Amino acid sequence: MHELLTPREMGEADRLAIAAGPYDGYALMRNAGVSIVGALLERFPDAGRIAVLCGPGNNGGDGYVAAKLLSETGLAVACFRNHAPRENSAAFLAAADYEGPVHSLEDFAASEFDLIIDAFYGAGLARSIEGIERSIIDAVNAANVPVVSVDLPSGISGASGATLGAAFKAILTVTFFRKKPGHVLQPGRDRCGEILVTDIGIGERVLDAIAPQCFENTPHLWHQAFPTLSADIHKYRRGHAVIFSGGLTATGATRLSARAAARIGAGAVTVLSPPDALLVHAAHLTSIMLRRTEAVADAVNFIRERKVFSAVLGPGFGDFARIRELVPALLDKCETGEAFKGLVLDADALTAFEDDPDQLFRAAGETDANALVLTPHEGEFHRLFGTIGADQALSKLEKARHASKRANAIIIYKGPDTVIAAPDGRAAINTNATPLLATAGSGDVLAGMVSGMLAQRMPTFEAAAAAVWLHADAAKRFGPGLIAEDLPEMLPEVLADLGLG
Ligand SMILES: NC(=O)C1=CN([C@@H]2O[C@H](COP(=O)(O)OP(=O)(O)OC[C@H]3O[C@@H](n4cnc5c(N)ncnc54)[C@H](O)[C@@H]3O)[C@@H](O)[C@H]2O)[C@@H](O)CC1
Ligand SMILES: Nc1ncnc2c1ncn2[C@@H]1O[C@H](COP(=O)(O)OP(=O)(O)O)[C@@H](O)[C@H]1O
Ligand SMILES: [K+]
Repeated sequence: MHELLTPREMGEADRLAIAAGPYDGYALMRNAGVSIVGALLERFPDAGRIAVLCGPGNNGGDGYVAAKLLSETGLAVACFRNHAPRENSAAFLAAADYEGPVHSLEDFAASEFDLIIDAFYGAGLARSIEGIERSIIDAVNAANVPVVSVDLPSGISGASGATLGAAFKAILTVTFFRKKPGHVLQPGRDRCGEILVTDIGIGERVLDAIAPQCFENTPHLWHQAFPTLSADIHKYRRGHAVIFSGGLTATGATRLSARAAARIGAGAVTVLSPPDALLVHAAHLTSIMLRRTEAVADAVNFIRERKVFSAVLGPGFGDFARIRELVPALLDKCETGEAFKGLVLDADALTAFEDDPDQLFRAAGETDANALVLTPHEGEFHRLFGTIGADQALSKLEKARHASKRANAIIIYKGPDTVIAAPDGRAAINTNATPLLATAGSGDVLAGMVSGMLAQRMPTFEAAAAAVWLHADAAKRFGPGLIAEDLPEMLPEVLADLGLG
């Protein structure tokens, strides 16, 4: 159930299901109507007066089916519309079968109803909502009458989650077969309220032909790929990660990453520190090892000699010139058949390439696409991928995908709706985050978690997706008062509950 279907793919699912039988388009619509009414009666048993706002397409068709069923239960239902459905369409049949009152949109007043069913537009929304429909959406949102949206809150793009003109703020959204990206990307997600995915008779087998490439980030996506421990494992075979430290005044970020890498299961973690920061680290680190490194060659040699498999570079690092030297040297090691295979660049390691991102992309272009993970937040994304970031026509999902191809790297485009994208086209959208994560250092923890999983040989896309989900779960479990230090300490509980590690 974690596949996300674009509106185009959903249309394809619809066509394939109808071709396979036994349901035709109107039968699927009736099933959709039944699922809407079932959900609605369960949640709003006291709603006496219900308005159904019907658009011209099949979304409106679902609305007529729901109106018919509700009126059959004796409830006071009225449909409002300005455009009748196209003749001979499934929606046309649904409108004909509904025998209750149909009014013009001009006669609609939100205050006269206990509940509103929004069936203006769903997957077929193709342009900005204007005119009377827009005025109604604004008035309903202001009136605070509960809205149940059919498929998607009208005005939300199913492909991108963007608001086109105006969008309902629903209390419940009933969608069919699978969620769409618009249900999980912001602002769409906030507009949906509770999301109920219902079975309307479309068989799972249609997915074989559609082969969706975008997923909601749930443990199903990466559970199987999570590292397991054999009885005879030893710490270096389990996985050795290094975290590059910056100078004296910014060492905390390094330790947050290191602690997270260790807690997620790396067998050994070493902080590579410049001389001036050694004493500070030495005073704080216990199980995590510490190594003095000065020249780029020191780090590269250590990585080779001590069978290091992954590294985090960037948090609290500060020295941009050194980063620009280190990154090509480290990526080169990813390619030379040595153990090292995973470089995570965060924070300063992203900003260091702000003036010449192509320098990073050239180095990454020569390595395996699974060797590099970039973890930009909004600001860092714009610094590295200016043109892609500024393209208003692209959704966050598309931006992450373009960036991933551009950089030949796995991208974790962070935020409330973090998108993880791989150059092969796979993408995952995260939905379990909490605003509690907006606390200094939480990104450093995330970078450390990714490297800790890479150290254990977890495939890169799955490691990135798992880190994002587990990080958010840790934050939610801790709850209010969370600071970044708490995140690694919650991981044992998170892992144990999933049976991982
Ligand atoms: N795909 C499926 O498997 C199923 C889909 N169903 C319903 O069908 C819906 C999709 O139906 P449609 O493809 O007919 O799409 P919609 O009903 O969402 O809208 C299509 C119509 O709206 C017009 N339109 C789009 N944006 C507009 C705007 N901003 N202002 C004015 N007019 C606009 C289009 O020209 C078209 O006439 C889904 O959202 C769902 O509710 C259900 O009936 C069950 C099965
Ligand atoms: N409002 C929010 N809702 C959910 N997650 C958030 C929110 N704000 C930030 N986060 C998450 O918190 C982390 C912050 O990372 P980052 O901005 O790099 O912080 P820092 O540099 O302080 O470590 C990311 O994983 C991001 O997705
Ligand atoms: K709708």
